[in-house]
Amino acid sequence: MPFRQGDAEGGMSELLDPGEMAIADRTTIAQGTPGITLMDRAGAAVADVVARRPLTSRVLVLCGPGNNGGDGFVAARILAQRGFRVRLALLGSIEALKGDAALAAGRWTGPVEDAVQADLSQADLIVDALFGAGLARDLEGDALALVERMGESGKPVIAVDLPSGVDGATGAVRGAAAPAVETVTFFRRKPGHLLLPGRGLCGKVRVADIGIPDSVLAEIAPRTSANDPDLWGAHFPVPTVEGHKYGRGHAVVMSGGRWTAGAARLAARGCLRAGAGLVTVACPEGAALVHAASYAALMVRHVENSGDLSDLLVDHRYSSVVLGPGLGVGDETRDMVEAAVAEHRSLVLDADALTSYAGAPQALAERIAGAKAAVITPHEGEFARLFADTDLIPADADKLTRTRAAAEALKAVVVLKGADTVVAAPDGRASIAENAPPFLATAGAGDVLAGILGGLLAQGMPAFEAAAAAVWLHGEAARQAGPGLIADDLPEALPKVYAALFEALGARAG
Ligand SMILES: NC(=O)C1=CN([C@@H]2O[C@H](COP(=O)(O)OP(=O)(O)OC[C@H]3O[C@@H](n4cnc5c(N)ncnc54)[C@H](OP(=O)(O)O)[C@@H]3O)[C@@H](O)[C@H]2O)[C@@H](O)CC1
Ligand SMILES: [K+]
Repeated sequence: MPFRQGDAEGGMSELLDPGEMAIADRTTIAQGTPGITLMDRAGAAVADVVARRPLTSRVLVLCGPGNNGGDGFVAARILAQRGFRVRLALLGSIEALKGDAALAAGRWTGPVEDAVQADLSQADLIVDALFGAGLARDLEGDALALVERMGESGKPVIAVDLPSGVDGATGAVRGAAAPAVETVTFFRRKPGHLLLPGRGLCGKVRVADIGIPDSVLAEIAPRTSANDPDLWGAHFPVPTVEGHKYGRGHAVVMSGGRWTAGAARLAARGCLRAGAGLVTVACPEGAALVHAASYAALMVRHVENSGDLSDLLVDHRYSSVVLGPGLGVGDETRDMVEAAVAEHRSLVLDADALTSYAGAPQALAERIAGAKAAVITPHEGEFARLFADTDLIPADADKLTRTRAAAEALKAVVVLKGADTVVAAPDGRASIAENAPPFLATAGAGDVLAGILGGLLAQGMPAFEAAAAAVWLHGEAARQAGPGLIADDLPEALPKVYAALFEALGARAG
């Protein structure tokens, strides 16, 4: 069975939630491929992964009551045919199985143990085929106890589609889930493979081709993608020989005073390295020397307050403005947001610019409505403050849903940061990042991200694509810099990331 690595090859970045996957399934069946054929291929893909594991001869397959369990029956049959010592245990009764799962069970000739009683210790490996896309509620009772026992068994687990208990749409753990060493999923990955905590439980995710044609995507029109260059590469402002620095935009980064100027320095450096043609730091007099002495490539302008900022921004060549890092919370910052809005200019609002609108997202939405584009980049704390005491974000919703709701409410692109940063656009498109290393969570990293984004927007990249690209570049720069990184290292790591990206984009275009 051929495998395609979801995050490595072109055209594979779409993510399908269980409802969309059901359409893929139905469409394929309607076009003439029987469901049992899909199940046979799914089970065969699982068997292939198990067969490649070292030191495995005794395999215990735990099957659930639906089609995920059906995949388990197929895998068990194939592994037994290949000479593995296979035991199969079912949660529920064999008589209750329906459809393709019942067909697959009918072809399994070995004994069927009761999963509730099954001894998990007598196995080298466990195949988790309990629940997949059909997980409909939190696990409880026997199902919960079994999944907990599997997690405590210490055995390597291969998960079918998803670790049982992980919600494919949200990555939430519904009751419990056992960590897998590998997860075999079908056709496309699901959001739950990328969103936390699900991602941390999947191990290596393999995407098996089970014969669902890519053409089914036309009907599904997926709106969620993994964040990789496939998503935004076509819009990336790769410099051209004919290019001119004015063609690459002019970004403004607004700085706080001398005691908080570091945040704007980091943003400005990110902005320069991201390729903005020109970068101006606008700062109060007290911070002027800090900025003038920091990077020779920067321009520094004196801006003491929102009135000065308005005066500066009369010049239409300023194509993006980064507001927030180190600015302080309050009226003056809110007025600066107003001063920055213009229909030819894109805004990046971060940190204090967002907290200045705590509990007042509607006021923020009204204020930024006149901008060419606006991107907000909150972390979870800033997000919670911004939407506090409003009912715009569904309570207890997952990260994908919350980010989409925020983008819709603000009519702006929202970057909700974290190890699984989600970027959402008001039209419903969303991306989930998976390349941020743990050591990226460091002081000032967010300021650099805001700057990179300002740099891409200055060059005219559309807001959703620019936001996704900035998040990806930020993660890659962190990987390039390696453990021990400080935020200052991130802009300096960008040239190598760009070199590889431009080569890949060039190769793709060619
Ligand atoms: N789509 C495709 O292209 C292909 C899909 N394939 C495979 O099918 C899988 C999806 O199958 P599926 O839809 O039958 O759902 P599945 O995950 O087996 O669970 C449903 C069962 O679990 C039960 N149940 C649910 N929650 C529960 C809970 N908390 N606690 C206890 N019980 C709970 C639920 O019972 P009910 O809610 O009706 O009470 C029902 O009996 C998919 O992940 C993939 O592996 C492949 O064969 C190849 C092609
Ligand atoms: K499973």
